[in-house]
Amino acid sequence: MKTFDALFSELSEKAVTRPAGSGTVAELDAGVHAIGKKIVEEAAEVWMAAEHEGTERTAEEISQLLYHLQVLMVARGLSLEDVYRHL
Ligand SMILES: N=c1c2ncn([C@@H]3O[C@H](COP(=O)(O)OP(=O)(O)OP(=O)(O)O)[C@@H](O)[C@H]3O)c2ncn1[C@@H]1O[C@H](COP(=O)(O)O)[C@@H](O)[C@H]1O
Repeated sequence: MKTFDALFSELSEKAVTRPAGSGTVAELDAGVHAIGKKIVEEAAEVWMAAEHEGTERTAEEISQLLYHLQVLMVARGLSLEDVYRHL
């Protein structure tokens, strides 16, 4: 099962190697403004799922929110440690 750290390593590598067909590369190219909008959209979907759609849908939406947060971290050059030291 993929972990938060493993996904971040994968996304960081894709940002460098830029494989064809990568949604992450496309999102990075779209820029921080577009990624930010995606985060807000996914956060709303997490909220709605938690209130109305059950455990599995909520978990799925949370995974998507975490993904887009990681893309923003990569876009801004943040490391996991930069975030973890605030936890
Ligand atoms: N975990 C994710 C992940 N979660 C969400 N998403 C993307 O985030 C978007 C959210 O989907 P929605 O259900 O909100 O659908 P949507 O709003 O219609 O999506 P769009 O029209 O905006 O694309 C989709 O485009 C998904 O592709 C993800 N894209 C990729 N990953 C993982 O990231 C890694 C790298 O992926 P690639 O860069 O695509 O190779 C792989 O391990 C993937 O499994």
